[in-house]
Formats: sequence, C-alpha cells, structure tokens
Amino acid sequence: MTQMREEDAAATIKAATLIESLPWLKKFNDQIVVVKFGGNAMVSEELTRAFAEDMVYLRTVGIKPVVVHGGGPQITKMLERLGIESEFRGGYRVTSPEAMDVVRMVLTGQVSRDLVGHMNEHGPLAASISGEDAGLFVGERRGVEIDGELVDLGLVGDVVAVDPEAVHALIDAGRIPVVSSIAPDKDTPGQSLNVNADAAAASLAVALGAAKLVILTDVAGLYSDWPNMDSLVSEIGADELRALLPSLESGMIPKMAACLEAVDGGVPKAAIIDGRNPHSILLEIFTQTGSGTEVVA
Ligand SMILES: NC(=[NH2+])NCCC[C@H](N)C(=O)O
Repeated sequence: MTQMREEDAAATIKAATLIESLPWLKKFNDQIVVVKFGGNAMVSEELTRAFAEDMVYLRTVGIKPVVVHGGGPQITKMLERLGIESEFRGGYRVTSPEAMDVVRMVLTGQVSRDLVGHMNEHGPLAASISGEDAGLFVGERRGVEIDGELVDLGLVGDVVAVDPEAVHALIDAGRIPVVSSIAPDKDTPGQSLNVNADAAAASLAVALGAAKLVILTDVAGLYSDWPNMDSLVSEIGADELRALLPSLESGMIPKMAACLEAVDGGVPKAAIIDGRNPHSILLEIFTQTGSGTEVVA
C-alpha cells in the first residue's frame, strides 16, 4: 500500500473546499447579500483590504453585495485630533451638533472613501452613498436605557424608514454600494443623526429583499452560555434567539437583535461572523457549516 503524498492530500482538501461552494454559488447567484462592516476589521489596514477583496469576489461570482458601515473608532480619533470635547452620560458619548459634523465627515469622507478605494483597485466596482442621499434612510432620535432610565445622547438614533431605490439603481448598474449609517432626522429638518449601523443594515436588508445579512463582529459567534467556549452556536432559530436575547452579554444584544429584525422582516438568514479573521465571510457563504452563527426563521 502506498501512502498518499502530502501535496496530493492538500490538493484534495483544496478541491473539496472549492466544490463545496457549488450549491451556495447557485443559491446566491443574482441575490443581494447585505454586509455590515465594523469592529476590528475596520481599523486594520490588512483586514480592510481582505474585506474589500471579499466583496469584489462576491460581485465577480454573480452575487450582489451591499456594504453598510459605521465608524465609531475613527470618529473618536478625529474628535480628539480636532480637540472637540465630548460630554459623556452613563459611559456613552453625547453627539453634539458640532460632533455630528465630524461624524458625517468621517463616515462619508474617510471610512466610506477608504473602502471604496480598496474595492476599486480591482476595477470600477464600488460607489458610496450616504443614508442622507436620495431619501435612503429616515432617522429618529433615540436615547439609550441606562439602569432603567432613558438617557439623551444627542444626535443619535435609529433608522425608521428606508427607500432602497437609489441602492437598487447602483446594484443594477453592476456596482457595490457602500452605505454610511447617517440619516436625516424625521422630526427636525436639516438635522442628521448618527444611526446604529447594525440596525441600519438589518432595515436595509429587509427593504432590499436580501437573501442574507452578514454582520462582522469581534467574536467567533454567539455563545449560548458565555463564557463557556464550548457553547458556540452555529445555527439558531429566531424564536430560540428571542428567548435567549435578554440573557446575552450586553455587547452582543444589538448584533443579535439586528439579526432578529432582519429575519422577522423576511430575510431568510442573518449571520454574525468573526471579522478578526481575514476572509471569514467567504467561509460563511461558501461552506456548508459557515464560519459564525446563523439565525434562521
Ligand atoms: N453559521 C452557519 N451555520 N452558516 C451556514 C452557512 C450556510 C451557507 N453557506 C449560507 O451562507 O447560507
């Protein structure tokens, strides 16, 4: 009996990985996948570059990716650089009108541009659009609940309405839309809000009729019994997640709530994946078991 040579074994695994993608290439062909870009991935040049490649990859194989991003760390850095002092309430930064100008500048002028630039190294694929453009988002101010009390954090809020027309137009033109999570305030004309990007991505996925929502996070996935590392969940039903939600670690709640919102709104699947690993989205989409935690209806 002869042993398979090591190179042959590696080649067999590579080929198996490639062919495993076939059912998913078929399933997601021509479908919209909304991807929330954030966390560590956003502040690492290497991970941002890998993410841009992944989006170009999806587009090239016939999937229609739409990127939604926030920019918390970059905003904090710019506020510091400009010497703009922020008031903090309950540990959260209050967004003043002056800070909101910086939020807009950083999200649309820096974070978006950077991502678009990386993708367009591969061809004229990506185009950025803000939630303020073409009536894409409508926002509403929302404070946060801290110790049972609603605390006003200034010009921050949630997306309460989406008009996906402009994003559809970009997709139809073969582009990868890159969406900044800013929205005009529905109650104060001329004022804009910094909206939660996870929730905005979920609302946009619903409005676009996306086949999947994927949220990049800084954890491997959902742990049903945190911090027990053996409790990493690969797939969970919406109702089971709903029951689990209040008991989750606080940082996880907005991410999982966004997945629930998407699935409740008719998106068939929503996943959180580890944005710290380059190309984890390719594993999530093109393998059977994925790479993170997937929420299904
Ligand atoms: N975390 C998971 N269990 N993911 C399963 C992914 C299955 C398939 N690749 C999809 O994107 O739909």
